[in-house]
Amino acid sequence: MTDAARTIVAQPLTAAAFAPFGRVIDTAEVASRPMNAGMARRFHDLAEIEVIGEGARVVVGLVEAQPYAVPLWLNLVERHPLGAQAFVPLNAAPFLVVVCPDEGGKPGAPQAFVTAPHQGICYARNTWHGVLTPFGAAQDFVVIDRGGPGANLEEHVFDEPWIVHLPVSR
Ligand SMILES: NC(=O)N[C@@H](O)C(=O)O
Ligand code: NI
Repeated sequence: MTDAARTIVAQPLTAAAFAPFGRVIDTAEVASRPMNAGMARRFHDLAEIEVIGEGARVVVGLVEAQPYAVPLWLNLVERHPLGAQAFVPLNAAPFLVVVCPDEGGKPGAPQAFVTAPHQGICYARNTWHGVLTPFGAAQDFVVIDRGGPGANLEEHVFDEPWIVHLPVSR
């Protein structure tokens, strides 16, 4: 198969397009509700961190991520069978999100998205995804996912890489 057949173009991230794979973490997705006597407003239940298995915990971490070159050569995707995984950027910049449907236990063709500068994402448990992929500059994130014992990482290396381009209009 030629490179052309393995080339995809990332699309702007939308909740609808991402719905089969997880949730978009964005204040635009839910109505806010007042809290602290109106001194703050909360955008509630933007995503759920499902965790399963003995001793499973939901944990919060911080990530300092280096940028990847674009177009991205996607050789590997992974999934977490025991828990969901959310990434929320601490600085307003887009990042690349790549997900794949599951086809009999293996990833199908990737779908790539570019987030809006403030958006985060939550991969549903056991969803094939590329690793966290900032581009253009280093980027810091909050990560919320599963802690605890058990094998929570499954990786798949593609026979041929996929080449992921940013949308032309960027
Ligand atoms: N390993 C880790 O915490 N991150 C990956 O799961 C990822 O999705 O980037
Ligand atoms: Ni992951």
